[in-house]
Amino acid sequence: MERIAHLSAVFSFPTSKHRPLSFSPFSLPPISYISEREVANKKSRSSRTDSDDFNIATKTLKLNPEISPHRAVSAVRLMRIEFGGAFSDLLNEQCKGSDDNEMRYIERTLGFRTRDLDNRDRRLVTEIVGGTIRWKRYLDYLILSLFHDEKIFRNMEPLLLQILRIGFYEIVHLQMPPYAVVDENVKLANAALRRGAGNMVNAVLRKLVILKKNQSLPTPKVDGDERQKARALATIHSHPVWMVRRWINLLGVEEAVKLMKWNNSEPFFSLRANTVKGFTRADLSRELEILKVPHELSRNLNDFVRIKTGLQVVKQAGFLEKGLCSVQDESAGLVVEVVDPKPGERIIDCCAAPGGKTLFMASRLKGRGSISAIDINEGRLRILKEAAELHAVDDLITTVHADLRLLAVENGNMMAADKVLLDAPCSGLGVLSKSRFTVEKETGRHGTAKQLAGFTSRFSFDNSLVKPGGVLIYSTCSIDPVENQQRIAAFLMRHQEFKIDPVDGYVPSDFVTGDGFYRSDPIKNSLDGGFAARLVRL
Ligand SMILES: C[S@@+](CC[C@H](N)C(=O)[O-])C[C@H]1O[C@@H](n2cnc3c(N)ncnc32)[C@H](O)[C@@H]1O
Repeated sequence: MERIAHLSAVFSFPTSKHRPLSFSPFSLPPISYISEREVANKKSRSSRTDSDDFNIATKTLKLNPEISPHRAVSAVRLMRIEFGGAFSDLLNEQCKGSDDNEMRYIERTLGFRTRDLDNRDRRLVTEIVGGTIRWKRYLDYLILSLFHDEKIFRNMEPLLLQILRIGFYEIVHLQMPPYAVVDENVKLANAALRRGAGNMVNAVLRKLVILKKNQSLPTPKVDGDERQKARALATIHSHPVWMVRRWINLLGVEEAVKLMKWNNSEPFFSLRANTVKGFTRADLSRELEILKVPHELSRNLNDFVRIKTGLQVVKQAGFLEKGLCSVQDESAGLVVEVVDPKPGERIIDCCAAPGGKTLFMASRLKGRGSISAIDINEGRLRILKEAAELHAVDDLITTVHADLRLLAVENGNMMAADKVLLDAPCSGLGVLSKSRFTVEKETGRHGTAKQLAGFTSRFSFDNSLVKPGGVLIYSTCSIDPVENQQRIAAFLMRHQEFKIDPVDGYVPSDFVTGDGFYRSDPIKNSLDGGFAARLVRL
């Protein structure tokens, strides 16, 4: 701890009035100090238009060949995710690592251009952005412990903080040569911010390297009352405190820790072969062998294979682009098994976009039947429509841009369906190994639970969407009973015209709960968490 105290003295920055004239690595500039270049940029920006910005970005910004492009892209992308609400998975999917728009945004933010990303860079961006989001709470704890003064940490410029998080993540979690990591992040801070920022990054990261080498990284002690213990575990395993407390209550400490470890592990991905295009799982497996992507056949679903690494290789080989397969977790595939679509059936998919389950259900209709894919989000619905064309199932799917709650209440012109899938928007507590940052705040989760309550009750008010004898399937990608079993219980209390149809026989017995629901458990089944109930209308 002595070393840390020493650093805290180093990082108690003088005000700009007392700013030293020259900086050594241990005499650092004030964090709020803005370079002349930035001041000039700010002034001229006030009278510039977007298209001016575009021209400046594309024409006048200089190439900086010394900066590693994957770090530059990762830093700005992390900043966008944290402050702009962009989704890391969507950025990866849609921008394939960096499309023109994103690159322009990155260049404008940094004030220079980097060389183009190659495949290795793209893989590194995915790894660094995903890992930094996953480990953010723990990384911030480490950074803060080196600063000591919380105010400096809290007031740090967003880009500087992302550069530090990246450096900390690379040093603590990736097996990369530490001093190369330090140098690269220093260069980035110098170029994107100012020399003093690079000095600070240099000093902090070097300190971290020494602590790591001496195996003396600070770790919070798990002791005190329940709340304090939960706080410590939340930091060590980098999860929100409210979530840790909830899981300890639900599962006990041991299982809660296992769950957090699962969430922090490199996620598995599953691919579903699109048999509609005559591309079978055997074809997919053969192609993966040629590409040298290690994989295994799913034990739970006929069309699925699992891969741990090599998703980028699969993307580059064009299989996704050609609609020959799609990325879909088995836990989502199993929900479709619970729906059990049959040729000729009419299905309503209530919260359909971006359409993973819609496409799989359509493939099961064998060219006969129909699916109305409803979603409130027009952009996501457009993605669904394009994917349906790509997968050659567009003739079976009609997209409906609507708020389900209103549509259900005013359901005048929709025919009652054989099956209705309500894949409700939820906290996503089952899929944290893949998308952590959506649930950082407890308020978001409570909001969701509340929304769900309204959602299912309003929906069920006009139950004519489900024809008598038809089936309503309620599903979530959450493992929280509040969003699952409790919703079903509340629904059945109000709607005695529905009864539970146990999912035995639809999914392997491993996934069937005592109440007859489908539940996938990240620890037990090594899949994303998920839930589904089959409710038959009498
Ligand atoms: C869990 S996601 C659905 C995932 C989708 N079923 C799949 O498998 O790809 C929930 C969806 O519900 C949609 N949604 C949220 N509120 C809605 C509403 N009031 N009416 C219709 N759709 C809604 C969201 O836009 C989101 O696309």
